[in-house]
Amino acid sequence: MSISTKTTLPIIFMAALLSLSAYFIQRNVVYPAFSEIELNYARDNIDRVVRRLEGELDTIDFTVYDWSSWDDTYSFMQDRNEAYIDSNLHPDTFWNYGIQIALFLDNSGDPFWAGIYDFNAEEGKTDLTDTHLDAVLPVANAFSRRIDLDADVDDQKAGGILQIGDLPVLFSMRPIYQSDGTGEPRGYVMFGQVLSEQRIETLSEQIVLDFQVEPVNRDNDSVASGAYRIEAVDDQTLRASKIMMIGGIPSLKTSVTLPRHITQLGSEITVYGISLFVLLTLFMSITLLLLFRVLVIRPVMDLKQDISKISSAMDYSLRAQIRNEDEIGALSQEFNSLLGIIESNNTELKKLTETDPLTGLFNRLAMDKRLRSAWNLLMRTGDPIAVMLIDIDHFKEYNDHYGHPAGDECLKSMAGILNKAAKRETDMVARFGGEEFLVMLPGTGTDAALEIAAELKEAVANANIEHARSSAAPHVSISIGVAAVIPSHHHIPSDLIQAADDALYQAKASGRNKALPATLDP
Ligand SMILES: Nc1nc2c(ncn2[C@@H]2O[C@H](COP(=O)(O)OP(=O)(O)OP(=O)(O)O)[C@@H](O)[C@H]2O)c(=O)[nH]1
Repeated sequence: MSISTKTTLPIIFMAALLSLSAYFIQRNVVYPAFSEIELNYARDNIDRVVRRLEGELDTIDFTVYDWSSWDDTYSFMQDRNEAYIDSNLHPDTFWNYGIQIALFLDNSGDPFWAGIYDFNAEEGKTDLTDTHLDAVLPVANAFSRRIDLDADVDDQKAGGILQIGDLPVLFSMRPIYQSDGTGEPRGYVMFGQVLSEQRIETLSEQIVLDFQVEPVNRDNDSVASGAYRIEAVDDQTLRASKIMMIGGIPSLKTSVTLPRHITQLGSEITVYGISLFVLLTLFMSITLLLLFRVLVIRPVMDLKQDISKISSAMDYSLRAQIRNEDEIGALSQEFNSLLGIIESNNTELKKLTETDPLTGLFNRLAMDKRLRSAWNLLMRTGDPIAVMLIDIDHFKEYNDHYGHPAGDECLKSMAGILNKAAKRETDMVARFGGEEFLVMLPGTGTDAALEIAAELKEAVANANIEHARSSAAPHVSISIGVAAVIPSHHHIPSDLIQAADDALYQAKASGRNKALPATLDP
């Protein structure tokens, strides 16, 4: 498996894992948090409704308290004086208070004075006392009996909801005392406010929240406490309701319909959040993969290509390109250093295989190679090539007389002299055998080669290396066989050497210390 695949798979796996985690976090943490906020929002709103109705009840109770502790009322409950009725118990008075039911009961719970009005009737203010009193009385009686007359005067009250037709009525009642709170109570005063549609609308406007009220249905409603009931109507709306408790009695069901914009927002945030996260993860994964490709894979492949080129060309003078200043650049540099070592080792090795260690001249192997390539080249140009085969005269005697190390020194001196004689760049001097040397002169014919041979002989003589055992000269001397030819398919390079060797043999045989040309058919 390639590095690319090995890294791509984990990155894709991690991206998928991250996306899944984001999905679960959004779904199980973020979205439920929005739902919780929505529930709190619903509870707060329904509480606002209940608080507003409680405030309304407090206002009614305050009015009741005012009237029940008024000395005139106290007197009225004894003498039923008309002046009180004329000046106070007028429909307009109750209209001003926003009260539709006013009921004065005597101590035994019988109606002493009653007024039930419909202020919104089409025909104007309508007195409904005769038709509705019977419906109100039992409730008023029942509540009056709940008032604890032994309690503190301020706490002697009852309140709740009664019904006229379909309409709930919010009411409060208190026993009637003298203004200083002394004396026996003289009956009860009860005021009630009909929670008509108009009234609910007004209250809704005040708290800027539409709400509805309905009597408590003891069969269907949870009436155990002021518990909230919140249910989703659909995706868009939520219905929250709560039973309003008055004096510990479940009295009125209040409800509001709310838009579900919080969970909608949560849902949108969840969708956007997940999408954004998935997109980001995708973008990050692709960026990582691209970066990895650009920073690692491609440079590695480029380096591999360089290495392949160098190894197939077997040219260790080539170098890998340094493309990056990073780890892969360092690796390329290390590889180049290795190539440098291989190259210098190769050069050394080549030198060793082509050089004679004693004289530093080319050896026979190198000479053969160069002679062949010069031969091939000159075959095309038609120029001649000459070789000189050189042998030191009586070298065995020299060795025997002066010793082997002196013989070595003599060979080195000879090599120096021959090197100087080979002036052209294409000339080549090689150690051909023990005390035999070969000089290759491309582009040189027999005459010129013989001139060079004569110069060589003279240079050796001028070196004047003593050789007491030589019969050819008092100093070290050389014999030379010279052969030259224009390379063609009629000969091979070894023919030329053989001809020079024959000429050398002739030189030796005819007294040594001379250069003789060979005869070689063109
Ligand atoms: N010191 C030394 N002597 C060498 C070396 N290589 C060959 N020789 C000697 O060169 C001598 C060659 O002797 P011969 O082949 O008989 O030739 P020669 O004595 O020169 O006689 P002619 O060639 O007939 O004049 C031998 O004694 C070899 O031992 C070398 O590397 N160093």
